[in-house]
Amino acid sequence: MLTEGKKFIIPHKGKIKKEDRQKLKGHKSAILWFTGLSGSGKSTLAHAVEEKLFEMGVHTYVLDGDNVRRGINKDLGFSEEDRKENIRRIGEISKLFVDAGIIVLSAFISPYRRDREFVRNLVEKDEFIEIYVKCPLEVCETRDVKGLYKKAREGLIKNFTGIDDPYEEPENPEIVVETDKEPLEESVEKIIGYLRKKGYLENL
Ligand SMILES: Nc1ncnc2c1ncn2[C@@H]1O[C@H](COP(=O)(O)OS(=O)(=O)O)[C@@H](OP(=O)(O)O)[C@H]1O
Ligand SMILES: Nc1ncnc2c1ncn2[C@@H]1O[C@H](COP(=O)(O)OP(=O)(O)O)[C@@H](O)[C@H]1O
Repeated sequence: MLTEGKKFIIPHKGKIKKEDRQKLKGHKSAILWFTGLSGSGKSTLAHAVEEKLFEMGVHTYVLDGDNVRRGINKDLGFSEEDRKENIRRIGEISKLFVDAGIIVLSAFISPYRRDREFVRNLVEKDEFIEIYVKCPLEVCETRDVKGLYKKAREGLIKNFTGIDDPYEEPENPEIVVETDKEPLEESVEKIIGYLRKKGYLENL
């Protein structure tokens, strides 16, 4: 059995540690976890923050539906179980990025609180920064970037988050951005400001 084999997996302790990689890069590594409804602005914001960090010399990577759901998670759909497995795998991948010394920006609806908490608990306390990309359903639906809300309303897509599937709002996110109220640049500055204030970028 696959699980039985686990007891014979003995990790090799390499000499180079996460802290060494962070020192080489001149900044800490962490997960910036963007959660929110479809169309709330997760991808737009994650890429805008990445651009800003990149200009500052920070080593970054964006994980989102485009590079995860078409690849490693292409076997998963949108049932509660599949979403849980989607987030679990993304959490584990994000953790590897942190170990590599990178600031990883993970942008997924991640509608269930317990799945987000699972990822939070995979890494050290200050390595998980939850960013609630807050935007009313009506606004997301009006934006309808991919035309999926229309399809969901017509019943062509089932279990669509916000329509006939739940979204559990974060209770204590580190950062909240309100994309229907503030311009993109303001949300970007809020996130960069948080990273500066908390010392993630102190050696740059
Ligand atoms: N049923 C259903 N519910 C929600 N979203 C759906 C669904 N079917 C397809 N899509 C498209 O898939 C994107 C969400 O994928 P995620 O991996 O972020 O979802 S989850 O975290 O596992 O809930 C989401 O992309 P974003 O708009 O970027 O959020 C949608 O375009
Ligand atoms: N302040 C803002 N922040 C982010 N996106 C915004 C903002 N205002 C308007 N938008 C628009 O909202 C849409 C969000 O789409 P997207 O980033 O794909 O959302 P998500 O990844 O959450 O599905 C984009 O068309 C973007 O231009």
